[in-house]
Amino acid sequence: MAPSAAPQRIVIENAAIATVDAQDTEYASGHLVVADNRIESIGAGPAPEGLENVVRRIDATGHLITPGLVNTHHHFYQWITRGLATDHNLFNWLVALYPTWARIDEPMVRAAAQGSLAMMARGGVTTAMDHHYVYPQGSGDLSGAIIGAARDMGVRFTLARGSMDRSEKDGGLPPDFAVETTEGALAATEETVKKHHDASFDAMTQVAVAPCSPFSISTELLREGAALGRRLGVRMHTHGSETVEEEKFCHELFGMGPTDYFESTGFLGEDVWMAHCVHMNDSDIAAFARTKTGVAHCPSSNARLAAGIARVPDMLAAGVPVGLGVDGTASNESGELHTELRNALLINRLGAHKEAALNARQALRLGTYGGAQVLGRAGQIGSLEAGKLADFVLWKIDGIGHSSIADPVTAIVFGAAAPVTASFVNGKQIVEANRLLTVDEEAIARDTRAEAQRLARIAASA
Ligand SMILES: Nc1nc2[nH]c(O)nc2c(=O)[nH]1
Repeated sequence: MAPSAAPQRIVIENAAIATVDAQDTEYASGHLVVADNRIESIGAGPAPEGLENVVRRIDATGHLITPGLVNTHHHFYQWITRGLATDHNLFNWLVALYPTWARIDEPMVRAAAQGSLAMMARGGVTTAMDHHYVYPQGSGDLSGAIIGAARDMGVRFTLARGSMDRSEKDGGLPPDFAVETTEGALAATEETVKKHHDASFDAMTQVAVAPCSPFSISTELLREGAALGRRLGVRMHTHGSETVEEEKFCHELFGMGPTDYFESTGFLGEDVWMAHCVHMNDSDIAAFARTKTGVAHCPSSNARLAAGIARVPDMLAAGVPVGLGVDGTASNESGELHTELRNALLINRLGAHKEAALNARQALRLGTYGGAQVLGRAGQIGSLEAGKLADFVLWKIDGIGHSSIADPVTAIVFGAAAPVTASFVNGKQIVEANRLLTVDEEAIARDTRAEAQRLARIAASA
């Protein structure tokens, strides 16, 4: 949306503000002025006087304004297979669920995308991503359904067009009927980028090239995927170094660990971000720092699947860009990102750095600016600065859950999940009092339940 000749302004005043800019500038009581889809001004005290075309004024007393949360790893389709294989590690969990996932179709994927997006958006996510890697033959336009769901909800979105081509017959983990051919996956990925990727400053939809994981893709798909992403000028994404089993798999098949394997195929770089990165030694972290490869840290999923604790403090110290991920909701049933700020902080304190691992402001940065960095959008979103896109959240901090905590950032990170009074994406409000304004939440709840039941029936009779 190009700024119009006479911009329409929204003026918000009397809020605590955490900008998450490079200096971590905060205001105890400040203003935010939105002009069309951009932040026009932000600062201490009331908004400048004499502003024209003010269409709305918000008194944000009792609120903290932060940048909108940015989710960097998810698998939306898993919304309709939550609560299954609850006591499994990654490989056993995947083997248990692949046969069901291989039966998804377009209506199921649309409903699951709506459920996943709704759960995140009502909790302050303004930019979402979906790593979708299961494309059963004849299942319809799954990418189109996912992108349509994000567009309808009004959330900024990256589709990571995933793929799998290494099945059991080639030494991989997925069953033979769950994968695509290498050529088919590459062609479909290119088509999706050409059809849907928007490279503009205020893009609402972007597409990344995203082969799934070392044990579900061929070396050719990884190498050609990296080449395709660079030829098309889009980002690349995959899973890496998630578990000890994956590490063993890579050593046995490729004679090296996951990070060296990814580097040997061209799948490290400032245009790549990788989910999990739990089992990284010093040299792996140095390789990520040298190449500026990003990390999607998924603390709840890593705990749910007993994968381990990623070395986030070491990554940050080395200069690795790190964002947060919900991960698919078959391995993180809550489906929320705002609670991942707290979980990232707490889980990392169980790691080697203990109480010095992460503080509240670092956790907020992971969920905002860090996420924008790994999605390649730090110039446009992730911090509240004049000229950036108007993606932000008003967290209510004067209620029972937070009012007795003096510091607003501590309140929303250490405290209970804070209520979202309002959430704006691209200058448009999409959430009011924790309710989505753009879609019917009850209809989504009904549809996702019906599609989960339909999938379970189909899988049981297969
Ligand atoms: N946490 C997850 N890890 C994965 N690896 C892989 O190949 N698929 C998955 C997944 O769905 N979740």
